[in-house]
Amino acid sequence: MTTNQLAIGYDQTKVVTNLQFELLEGDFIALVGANGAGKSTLLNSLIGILPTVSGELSWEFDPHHNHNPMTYVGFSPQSQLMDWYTTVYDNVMLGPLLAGFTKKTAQQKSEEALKLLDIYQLRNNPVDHLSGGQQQRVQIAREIARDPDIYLLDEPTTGLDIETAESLFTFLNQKAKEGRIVLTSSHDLTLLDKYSDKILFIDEGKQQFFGTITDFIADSNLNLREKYLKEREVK
Ligand SMILES: Nc1ncnc2c1ncn2[C@@H]1O[C@H](COP(=O)(O)OP(=O)(O)OP(=O)(O)O)[C@@H](O)[C@H]1O
Repeated sequence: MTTNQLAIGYDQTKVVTNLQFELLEGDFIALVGANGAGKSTLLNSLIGILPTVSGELSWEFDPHHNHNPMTYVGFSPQSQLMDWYTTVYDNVMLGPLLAGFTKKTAQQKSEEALKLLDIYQLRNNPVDHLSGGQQQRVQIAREIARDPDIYLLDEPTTGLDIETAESLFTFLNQKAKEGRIVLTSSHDLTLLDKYSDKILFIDEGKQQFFGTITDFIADSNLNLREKYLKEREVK
């Protein structure tokens, strides 16, 4: 996926301009910015929920890839989108079933995802009886069970305990190493610093940086958190 002078927002109100970045196989990109910077707006625009305002956004898929297009992208928005009248297990199964996997494969992928997010023991519970953090896990598990090529995750670690957040990011890091693409927003810079390799930093209505985390912090000895705070002060 590439963007060229992309601007995103609502109707004609631009929230972020100057977006110039790409998503390549193997990328694990941290989407970073303060509250209200436009991270959710960007993810919603990339997936097509929101129309873009101006500039270019283009996706390129391997034409020889014979997957159902539903498998390409696993998207977990910030607010929970789920089938409220069924169980944890049925919600997670929806991901791989809609992606076109057979029932047997879908069951296997769902069980793996339920275990990764540590909610296997809750599989028979109705989702509307769960806490917000548990619902967040169900939603991420559903997208992981879909086995997508691209993971677009909006604040996936909100509501997760540190152990589950570490397991999730270790898993995503491994997927990126296998050639998948991960773009995730989070306010947990320590976790992003540890697992992601590129940063897309948006602030003050603009893309401020896109590149490797190593390059981002190169001109100082500051860690990602310090460097991010320093950049914000300068603006
Ligand atoms: N539906 C909407 N209509 C108009 N403006 C909106 C809408 N949703 C969000 N905004 C505005 O767009 C801007 C970016 O919001 P967005 O939710 O993308 O930020 P964010 O970086 O994801 O923030 P956070 O870290 O708090 O989740 C904010 O100024 C917000 O008020």
